Amino acid sequence: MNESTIAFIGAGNMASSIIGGLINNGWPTYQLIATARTEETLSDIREKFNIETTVDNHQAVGKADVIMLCVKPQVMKEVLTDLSSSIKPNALIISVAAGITMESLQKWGGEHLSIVRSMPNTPSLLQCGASGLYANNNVSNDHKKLTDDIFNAIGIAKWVDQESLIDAVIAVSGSGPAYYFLLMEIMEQVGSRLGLDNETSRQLTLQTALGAARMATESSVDAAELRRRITSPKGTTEQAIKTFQEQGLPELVEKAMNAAVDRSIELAEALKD
Ligand SMILES: NC(=O)C1=CN([C@@H]2O[C@H](COP(=O)(O)OP(=O)(O)OC[C@H]3O[C@@H](n4cnc5c(N)ncnc54)[C@H](O)[C@@H]3O)[C@@H](O)[C@H]2O)C=CC1
Ligand SMILES: O=C(O)[C@@H]1CCC=N1
Repeated sequence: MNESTIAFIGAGNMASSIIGGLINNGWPTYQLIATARTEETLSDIREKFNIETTVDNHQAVGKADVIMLCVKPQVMKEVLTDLSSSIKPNALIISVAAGITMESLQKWGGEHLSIVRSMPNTPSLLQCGASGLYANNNVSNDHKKLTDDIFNAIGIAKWVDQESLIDAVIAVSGSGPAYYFLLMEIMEQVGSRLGLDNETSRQLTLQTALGAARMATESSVDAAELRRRITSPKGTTEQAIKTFQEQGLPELVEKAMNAAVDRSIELAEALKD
Protein backbone atom coordinates (compact mmCIF):
# COMPACT_ATOMS: atom_id res chain seq x y z
CA MET A 1 0.00 0.00 0.00
CA ASN A 2 1.11 3.51 -0.76
CA GLU A 3 2.91 5.37 2.05
CA SER A 4 1.90 8.86 0.88
CA THR A 5 -0.08 11.21 3.08
CA ILE A 6 -2.88 13.02 1.29
CA ALA A 7 -4.32 16.35 2.47
CA PHE A 8 -7.81 17.17 1.19
CA ILE A 9 -8.28 20.93 1.17
CA GLY A 10 -12.05 21.47 1.25
CA ALA A 11 -13.81 18.39 2.61
CA GLY A 12 -17.14 18.72 0.79
CA ASN A 13 -19.05 16.39 -1.55
CA MET A 14 -16.22 15.53 -3.94
CA ALA A 15 -13.51 15.18 -1.29
CA SER A 16 -15.79 12.97 0.85
CA SER A 17 -16.44 10.71 -2.13
CA ILE A 18 -12.71 10.30 -2.79
CA ILE A 19 -11.86 9.82 0.90
CA GLY A 20 -14.63 7.22 1.29
CA GLY A 21 -13.53 5.38 -1.87
CA LEU A 22 -9.89 5.30 -0.77
CA ILE A 23 -10.79 4.01 2.69
CA ASN A 24 -13.12 1.38 1.20
CA ASN A 25 -10.15 0.25 -0.88
CA GLY A 26 -7.93 -0.07 2.19
CA TRP A 27 -6.02 3.24 2.10
CA PRO A 28 -4.81 3.73 5.71
CA THR A 29 -6.93 6.34 7.50
CA TYR A 30 -3.85 7.74 9.29
CA GLN A 31 -2.49 8.84 5.87
CA LEU A 32 -5.50 11.06 5.15
CA ILE A 33 -6.11 14.60 6.47
CA ALA A 34 -9.06 16.83 5.61
CA THR A 35 -9.71 20.54 6.05
CA ALA A 36 -12.84 22.68 5.79
CA ARG A 37 -13.95 26.09 6.83
CA THR A 38 -16.17 25.00 9.70
CA GLU A 39 -15.65 22.66 12.63
CA GLU A 40 -19.17 21.32 11.96
CA THR A 41 -18.19 19.95 8.51
CA LEU A 42 -15.03 18.49 9.98
CA SER A 43 -16.84 16.72 12.80
CA ASP A 44 -19.06 15.06 10.14
CA ILE A 45 -15.94 13.92 8.30
CA ARG A 46 -14.36 12.55 11.49
CA GLU A 47 -17.55 10.71 12.35
CA LYS A 48 -17.86 9.18 8.87
CA PHE A 49 -14.22 8.36 8.15
CA ASN A 50 -12.26 8.55 11.40
CA ILE A 51 -9.46 10.61 9.83
CA GLU A 52 -7.47 13.61 11.07
CA THR A 53 -9.11 16.98 10.38
CA THR A 54 -8.17 20.61 10.89
CA VAL A 55 -9.48 24.04 9.99
CA ASP A 56 -5.85 25.05 9.37
CA ASN A 57 -4.97 24.40 5.71
CA HIS A 58 -1.28 25.13 6.36
CA GLN A 59 -1.08 22.48 9.07
CA ALA A 60 -2.53 19.84 6.70
CA VAL A 61 -0.36 20.86 3.76
CA GLY A 62 2.83 20.90 5.85
CA LYS A 63 2.45 17.15 6.48
CA ALA A 64 1.27 16.13 3.02
CA ASP A 65 2.97 14.39 0.09
CA VAL A 66 -0.17 14.91 -1.98
CA ILE A 67 -2.35 18.01 -1.73
CA MET A 68 -5.79 17.46 -3.18
CA LEU A 69 -7.44 20.83 -3.84
CA CYS A 70 -11.18 20.16 -3.47
CA VAL A 71 -12.60 23.65 -2.95
CA LYS A 72 -15.06 25.38 -5.27
CA PRO A 73 -13.49 27.08 -8.29
CA GLN A 74 -14.50 30.51 -6.94
CA VAL A 75 -12.26 30.18 -3.85
CA MET A 76 -9.33 28.34 -5.46
CA LYS A 77 -7.22 31.46 -6.01
CA GLU A 78 -7.53 32.60 -2.40
CA VAL A 79 -6.83 29.11 -1.02
CA LEU A 80 -3.86 28.24 -3.25
CA THR A 81 -2.20 31.66 -3.05
CA ASP A 82 -2.39 31.49 0.72
CA LEU A 83 -0.97 27.95 0.81
CA SER A 84 1.90 28.31 -1.63
CA SER A 85 4.55 29.01 1.03
CA SER A 86 3.64 25.87 3.06
CA ILE A 87 3.77 23.31 0.23
CA LYS A 88 6.70 20.85 0.52
CA PRO A 89 9.03 21.22 -2.52
CA ASN A 90 8.49 17.64 -3.73
CA ALA A 91 4.74 17.55 -3.05
CA LEU A 92 2.22 16.62 -5.73
CA ILE A 93 -0.72 19.00 -6.16
CA ILE A 94 -3.97 17.58 -7.55
CA SER A 95 -6.83 19.93 -8.35
CA VAL A 96 -10.34 18.55 -8.82
CA ALA A 97 -11.86 21.91 -9.75
CA ALA A 98 -13.84 22.41 -12.93
CA GLY A 99 -12.82 25.46 -14.94
CA ILE A 100 -9.54 26.29 -13.21
CA THR A 101 -6.73 26.06 -15.73
CA MET A 102 -3.20 24.78 -15.23
CA GLU A 103 -1.94 28.28 -16.02
CA SER A 104 -3.97 29.73 -13.14
CA LEU A 105 -2.94 26.96 -10.73
CA GLN A 106 0.75 27.53 -11.55
CA LYS A 107 0.37 31.29 -11.27
CA TRP A 108 -1.24 31.04 -7.83
CA GLY A 109 0.77 28.10 -6.41
CA GLY A 110 4.14 28.48 -8.13
CA GLU A 111 5.53 27.66 -11.58
CA HIS A 112 7.83 24.99 -10.10
CA LEU A 113 4.98 22.87 -8.69
CA SER A 114 4.05 19.40 -9.94
CA ILE A 115 0.35 19.76 -10.67
CA VAL A 116 -2.27 17.34 -11.97
CA ARG A 117 -5.66 18.63 -13.03
CA SER A 118 -8.13 15.85 -12.32
CA MET A 119 -11.83 15.51 -13.04
CA PRO A 120 -13.28 12.77 -10.82
CA ASN A 121 -16.93 12.05 -10.07
CA THR A 122 -18.92 11.21 -6.95
CA PRO A 123 -19.36 7.43 -7.62
CA SER A 124 -15.70 7.34 -6.50
CA LEU A 125 -17.22 6.74 -3.07
CA LEU A 126 -18.22 3.23 -4.23
CA GLN A 127 -14.95 2.73 -6.12
CA CYS A 128 -17.02 3.17 -9.29
CA GLY A 129 -15.51 6.55 -10.15
CA ALA A 130 -14.43 7.66 -13.62
CA SER A 131 -11.68 10.29 -13.64
CA GLY A 132 -9.77 12.24 -16.25
CA LEU A 133 -6.19 13.38 -15.51
CA TYR A 134 -3.88 15.96 -17.05
CA ALA A 135 -0.32 16.65 -15.83
CA ASN A 136 1.95 19.67 -16.23
CA ASN A 137 5.57 19.20 -17.35
CA ASN A 138 6.90 19.14 -13.76
CA VAL A 139 5.04 15.92 -12.94
CA SER A 140 7.55 13.05 -12.74
CA ASN A 141 6.83 9.43 -13.61
CA ASP A 142 6.78 8.65 -9.87
CA HIS A 143 4.14 11.35 -9.35
CA LYS A 144 2.14 9.96 -12.29
CA LYS A 145 2.29 6.52 -10.73
CA LEU A 146 1.14 7.97 -7.39
CA THR A 147 -1.75 9.74 -9.15
CA ASP A 148 -2.70 6.45 -10.83
CA ASP A 149 -2.57 4.65 -7.47
CA ILE A 150 -5.02 7.19 -5.99
CA PHE A 151 -7.51 7.37 -8.85
CA ASN A 152 -7.41 3.67 -9.76
CA ALA A 153 -8.21 2.90 -6.11
CA ILE A 154 -11.55 4.68 -6.53
CA GLY A 155 -12.50 3.58 -10.04
CA ILE A 156 -11.00 4.00 -13.50
CA ALA A 157 -8.70 6.83 -14.54
CA LYS A 158 -7.71 8.06 -18.00
CA TRP A 159 -4.85 10.46 -18.78
CA VAL A 160 -5.48 13.06 -21.47
CA ASP A 161 -2.63 14.77 -23.31
CA GLN A 162 -4.36 18.10 -23.98
CA GLU A 163 -5.73 20.22 -21.17
CA SER A 164 -8.83 21.17 -23.17
CA LEU A 165 -9.90 17.51 -23.02
CA ILE A 166 -10.53 17.90 -19.28
CA ASP A 167 -13.60 19.90 -20.35
CA ALA A 168 -14.76 16.90 -22.40
CA VAL A 169 -14.24 14.72 -19.32
CA ILE A 170 -16.35 17.16 -17.29
CA ALA A 171 -19.18 16.87 -19.84
CA VAL A 172 -19.00 13.06 -19.97
CA SER A 173 -18.14 11.77 -16.51
CA GLY A 174 -17.64 14.69 -14.11
CA SER A 175 -21.19 15.95 -14.50
CA GLY A 176 -22.44 12.68 -16.04
CA PRO A 177 -23.80 10.96 -12.91
CA ALA A 178 -26.28 13.86 -12.58
CA TYR A 179 -27.69 13.13 -16.06
CA TYR A 180 -28.44 9.53 -15.09
CA PHE A 181 -29.91 10.66 -11.76
CA LEU A 182 -32.19 13.07 -13.65
CA LEU A 183 -33.40 10.26 -15.91
CA MET A 184 -34.02 8.10 -12.83
CA GLU A 185 -36.01 10.91 -11.19
CA ILE A 186 -38.15 11.31 -14.33
CA MET A 187 -38.73 7.57 -14.81
CA GLU A 188 -39.71 7.17 -11.15
CA GLN A 189 -42.24 10.00 -11.46
CA VAL A 190 -43.72 8.75 -14.72
CA GLY A 191 -43.95 5.20 -13.34
CA SER A 192 -46.01 6.58 -10.46
CA ARG A 193 -48.23 8.54 -12.84
CA LEU A 194 -48.78 5.32 -14.77
CA GLY A 195 -50.25 3.82 -11.61
CA LEU A 196 -47.37 2.11 -9.77
CA ASP A 197 -47.04 2.99 -6.11
CA ASN A 198 -44.05 5.31 -5.53
CA GLU A 199 -41.85 2.72 -3.84
CA THR A 200 -42.46 0.10 -6.53
CA SER A 201 -41.73 2.65 -9.26
CA ARG A 202 -38.53 3.70 -7.46
CA GLN A 203 -37.25 0.17 -6.98
CA LEU A 204 -38.01 -0.91 -10.56
CA THR A 205 -36.34 2.24 -11.93
CA LEU A 206 -33.17 1.90 -9.84
CA GLN A 207 -32.76 -1.83 -10.44
CA THR A 208 -33.21 -1.21 -14.17
CA ALA A 209 -30.48 1.46 -14.12
CA LEU A 210 -28.16 -0.87 -12.20
CA GLY A 211 -28.95 -3.80 -14.52
CA ALA A 212 -28.43 -1.74 -17.67
CA ALA A 213 -25.13 -0.29 -16.38
CA ARG A 214 -23.87 -3.74 -15.42
CA MET A 215 -24.85 -5.25 -18.77
CA ALA A 216 -23.20 -2.40 -20.66
CA THR A 217 -19.97 -2.73 -18.67
CA GLU A 218 -19.83 -6.52 -18.33
CA SER A 219 -21.03 -7.76 -21.70
CA SER A 220 -18.86 -8.18 -24.78
CA VAL A 221 -21.23 -6.27 -27.07
CA ASP A 222 -21.78 -2.51 -27.22
CA ALA A 223 -24.69 -0.47 -25.86
CA ALA A 224 -26.30 -0.13 -29.31
CA GLU A 225 -26.47 -3.92 -29.70
CA LEU A 226 -27.80 -4.39 -26.16
CA ARG A 227 -30.52 -1.86 -26.99
CA ARG A 228 -31.37 -3.69 -30.24
CA ARG A 229 -31.81 -6.94 -28.26
CA ILE A 230 -34.58 -5.30 -26.21
CA THR A 231 -36.23 -3.60 -29.15
CA SER A 232 -38.56 -6.18 -30.72
CA PRO A 233 -39.77 -5.22 -34.19
CA LYS A 234 -43.23 -3.68 -33.86
CA GLY A 235 -42.91 -4.00 -30.07
CA THR A 236 -43.18 -1.57 -27.17
CA THR A 237 -39.53 -0.47 -26.83
CA GLU A 238 -39.47 0.47 -30.50
CA GLN A 239 -42.21 3.02 -29.84
CA ALA A 240 -40.42 4.49 -26.82
CA ILE A 241 -37.05 4.72 -28.64
CA LYS A 242 -38.72 6.20 -31.72
CA THR A 243 -40.26 8.88 -29.50
CA PHE A 244 -36.85 9.69 -27.95
CA GLN A 245 -35.23 9.93 -31.41
CA GLU A 246 -38.01 11.91 -33.08
CA GLN A 247 -38.23 14.37 -30.19
CA GLY A 248 -34.51 15.10 -30.47
CA LEU A 249 -32.91 13.28 -27.52
CA PRO A 250 -29.50 12.90 -29.27
CA GLU A 251 -29.38 16.63 -30.12
CA LEU A 252 -30.58 17.52 -26.62
CA VAL A 253 -27.86 15.41 -24.96
CA GLU A 254 -25.21 16.96 -27.22
CA LYS A 255 -26.49 20.44 -26.41
CA ALA A 256 -26.44 19.70 -22.66
CA MET A 257 -22.89 18.33 -22.77
CA ASN A 258 -21.71 21.32 -24.80
CA ALA A 259 -23.31 23.61 -22.20
CA ALA A 260 -21.18 21.92 -19.52
CA VAL A 261 -18.02 22.49 -21.61
CA ASP A 262 -18.99 26.12 -22.28
CA ARG A 263 -19.50 26.74 -18.58
CA SER A 264 -16.06 25.34 -17.76
CA ILE A 265 -14.47 27.65 -20.36
CA GLU A 266 -16.49 30.58 -19.01
CA LEU A 267 -15.39 29.85 -15.42
CA ALA A 268 -11.75 29.59 -16.49
CA GLU A 269 -11.94 33.01 -18.15
CA ALA A 270 -13.82 34.65 -15.26
CA LEU A 271 -11.57 33.25 -12.52
CA LYS A 272 -8.13 33.42 -14.16
CA ASP A 273 -6.97 36.68 -12.52
N1 LIG B 1 -19.50 17.51 -6.77
C1 LIG B 1 -19.06 16.86 -7.84
O1 LIG B 1 -19.72 15.92 -8.35
C2 LIG B 1 -17.75 17.23 -8.46
C3 LIG B 1 -17.06 18.35 -8.04
N2 LIG B 1 -15.85 18.66 -8.61
C4 LIG B 1 -15.10 19.82 -8.14
O2 LIG B 1 -14.88 19.64 -6.75
C5 LIG B 1 -14.76 20.90 -6.12
C6 LIG B 1 -15.59 20.92 -4.85
O3 LIG B 1 -16.95 20.68 -5.20
P1 LIG B 1 -17.95 20.07 -4.13
O4 LIG B 1 -17.25 19.05 -3.31
O5 LIG B 1 -19.15 19.69 -4.89
O6 LIG B 1 -18.23 21.38 -3.25
P2 LIG B 1 -18.60 21.47 -1.69
O7 LIG B 1 -19.15 22.83 -1.47
O8 LIG B 1 -19.39 20.28 -1.29
O9 LIG B 1 -17.16 21.37 -0.99
C7 LIG B 1 -16.26 22.42 -0.89
C8 LIG B 1 -15.70 22.42 0.51
O10 LIG B 1 -14.68 23.39 0.57
C9 LIG B 1 -14.67 23.94 1.87
N3 LIG B 1 -13.97 25.23 1.86
C10 LIG B 1 -14.41 26.44 1.39
N4 LIG B 1 -13.44 27.36 1.57
C11 LIG B 1 -12.39 26.73 2.16
C12 LIG B 1 -11.11 27.13 2.59
N5 LIG B 1 -10.71 28.40 2.49
N6 LIG B 1 -10.29 26.21 3.14
C13 LIG B 1 -10.68 24.92 3.28
N7 LIG B 1 -11.89 24.47 2.87
C14 LIG B 1 -12.73 25.37 2.33
C15 LIG B 1 -16.13 24.06 2.23
O11 LIG B 1 -16.27 24.10 3.64
C16 LIG B 1 -16.71 22.79 1.62
O12 LIG B 1 -16.75 21.76 2.58
C17 LIG B 1 -15.19 21.95 -7.13
O13 LIG B 1 -14.06 22.65 -7.56
C18 LIG B 1 -15.83 21.15 -8.25
O14 LIG B 1 -15.60 21.72 -9.52
C19 LIG B 1 -15.28 17.88 -9.58
C20 LIG B 1 -15.93 16.77 -10.01
C21 LIG B 1 -17.23 16.38 -9.55
O1 LIG C 1 -21.10 21.03 -11.45
C1 LIG C 1 -19.90 21.25 -11.29
O2 LIG C 1 -19.42 22.36 -11.59
C2 LIG C 1 -19.01 20.17 -10.76
C3 LIG C 1 -17.94 19.78 -11.75
C4 LIG C 1 -18.37 18.47 -12.32
C5 LIG C 1 -19.44 18.05 -11.45
N1 LIG C 1 -19.75 18.95 -10.56
